[in-house]
Amino acid sequence: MLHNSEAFFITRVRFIFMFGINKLFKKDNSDESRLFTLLEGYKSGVFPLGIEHEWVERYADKPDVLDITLSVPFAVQSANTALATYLSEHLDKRVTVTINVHLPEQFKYKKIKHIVLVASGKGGVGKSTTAAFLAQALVLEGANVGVLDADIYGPSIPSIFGVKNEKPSSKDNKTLNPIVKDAIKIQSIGFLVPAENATVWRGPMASQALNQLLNETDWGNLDYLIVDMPPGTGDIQLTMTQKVPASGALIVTTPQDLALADAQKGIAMFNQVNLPILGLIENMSHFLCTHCGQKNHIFGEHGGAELASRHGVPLLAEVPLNVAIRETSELGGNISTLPANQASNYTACAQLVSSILHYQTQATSTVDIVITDD
Ligand SMILES: Nc1ncnc2c1ncn2[C@@H]1O[C@H](COP(=O)(O)OP(=O)(O)OP(=O)(O)O)[C@@H](O)[C@H]1O
Repeated sequence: MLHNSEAFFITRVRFIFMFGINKLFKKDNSDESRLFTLLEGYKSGVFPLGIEHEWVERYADKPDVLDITLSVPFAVQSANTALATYLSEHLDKRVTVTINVHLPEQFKYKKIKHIVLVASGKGGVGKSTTAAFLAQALVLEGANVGVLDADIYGPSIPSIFGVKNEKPSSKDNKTLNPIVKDAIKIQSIGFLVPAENATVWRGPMASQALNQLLNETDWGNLDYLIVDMPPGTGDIQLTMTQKVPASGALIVTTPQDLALADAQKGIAMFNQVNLPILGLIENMSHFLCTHCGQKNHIFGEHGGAELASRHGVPLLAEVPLNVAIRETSELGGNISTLPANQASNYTACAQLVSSILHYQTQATSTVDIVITDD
């Protein structure tokens, strides 16, 4: 039997519980669920499925600003600004977004999470420049990156990074320390063998050299290892592709018919060995007139887009023919010094490659549950 005062207390607690606490949390809950709904609804090329709940590391809803910190499993650090603007417009409040990048601890090879081959059917289309700038963009997007220059016909990575006079050292006479520039670990056939020796190599020698460089370099932990492949689609490239546990390949082409025809052979080569093609990059796509700003399609128009759609691969970027790109690549510079409208091509490409690899890995690591009769 309860005393009046006890009964009153319980009723009061019940009342507070039913109305008070609910009311207390109602605003927070609805604010939180609105925020999560907005995040989930934020779709873009790099976030095809929106921002997942588990990526939200923390958020603080202060009177004047909403601060959100995300932990995203692919390299998209600079996607924060666009996301903050979107949220701010929908919530009618100032929003800041910080994106931390943490790829899952799934390794494709030793402590390397993804190996990406950069290939071209034809020589001189800007494959090495694209590989180097993509690596730099991935670093700026929050990833740990290495570059392996396997282009035996013209190892230009040391020169593009401005480290061509460096020689890799070894601490134990078994492994080589990569050269580090702009936080990128670099290894090149050009550091070790004079160019005139390497170009006469045949298939097995070339692929063995690639294997050795891959195996015997102390890469440490890497999110992405970008491999600059020799141009072409012959036996050498095929053997190399088969020897490397790559996650996918990128094909660089110019819009010229000849380059496109060779790029098509590259697509066929990777299809033959079942290596996913992450996308096509059309380099020297057009020239923007510095006087009138008009786009001139010097090498032809729509070639990359048509090739991509014919083979069902994404066209990741249309990089213009540009003096700053040439100078940066020839003088050993970094894309952070490029004009913003040029650097953005590589940023977009890096984000897309990283996102595609994430969703590709998720799709392939899904376990199929098969229900059988027995
Ligand atoms: N978008 C661009 N705009 C201007 N110049 C470029 C562009 N891309 C590459 N280049 C220049 O084109 C030349 C060839 O580039 P790169 O060495 O990257 O080509 P490649 O395809 O790797 O050549 P190779 O077949 O010899 O390996 C370099 O001088 C480079 O600076």
